[in-house]
Amino acid sequence: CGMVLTHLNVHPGECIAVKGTVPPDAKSFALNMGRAGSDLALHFNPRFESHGDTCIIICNSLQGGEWGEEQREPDFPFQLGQDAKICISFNDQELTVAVALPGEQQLKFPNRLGLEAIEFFSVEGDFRVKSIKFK
Ligand SMILES: CCCO[C@@H]1O[C@H](CO)[C@@H](O[C@@H]2O[C@H](CO)[C@H](O)[C@H](OCc3cn(Cc4cccc(C#CCN)c4)nn3)[C@H]2O)[C@H](O)[C@H]1NC(C)=O
Repeated sequence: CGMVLTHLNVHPGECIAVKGTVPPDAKSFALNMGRAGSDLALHFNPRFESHGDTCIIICNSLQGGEWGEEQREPDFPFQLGQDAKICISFNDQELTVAVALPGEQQLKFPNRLGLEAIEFFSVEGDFRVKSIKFK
């Protein structure tokens, strides 16, 4: 039900810079990127309190509607009620998510799909997007 961007044609070396705010009562949000909604190279899902998880980032891929193996990252830079700045880039090996606010953290996830361009980008759940820049 959140924002969906398509036909983006983002290539390796470029980045998607998302700025926004985490509501004070946030439970979970997700940034999804790949070829389409059912073909995601990365589902980046910070969980404040959701699915029995507390303050952990879940990363996964979705291929033909099937989830891959989760990568669970306990280093959790997000804070309720705070702004966040997230830059996503990728190459043939991996996707990189750099969280520049709050704190500084980089998270890598394997490019399981062999994605050559990010066409699809969506934001779901408890994250209020203020700006998206393509650099
Ligand atoms: C222990 C045995 C069982 O293991 C569990 O099995 C579950 C089902 O597979 C996994 O959970 C799935 O995990 C997948 C990643 O892998 C996905 O996140 C998927 O969600 C897709 C999805 C996306 N959206 C939209 C959206 C997104 C974010 C915010 C909101 C909101 C809001 C207003 N507060 C809405 N809705 N559903 C989730 O359901 C658990 O992690 C996993 N847990 C462990 C420990 O392993």
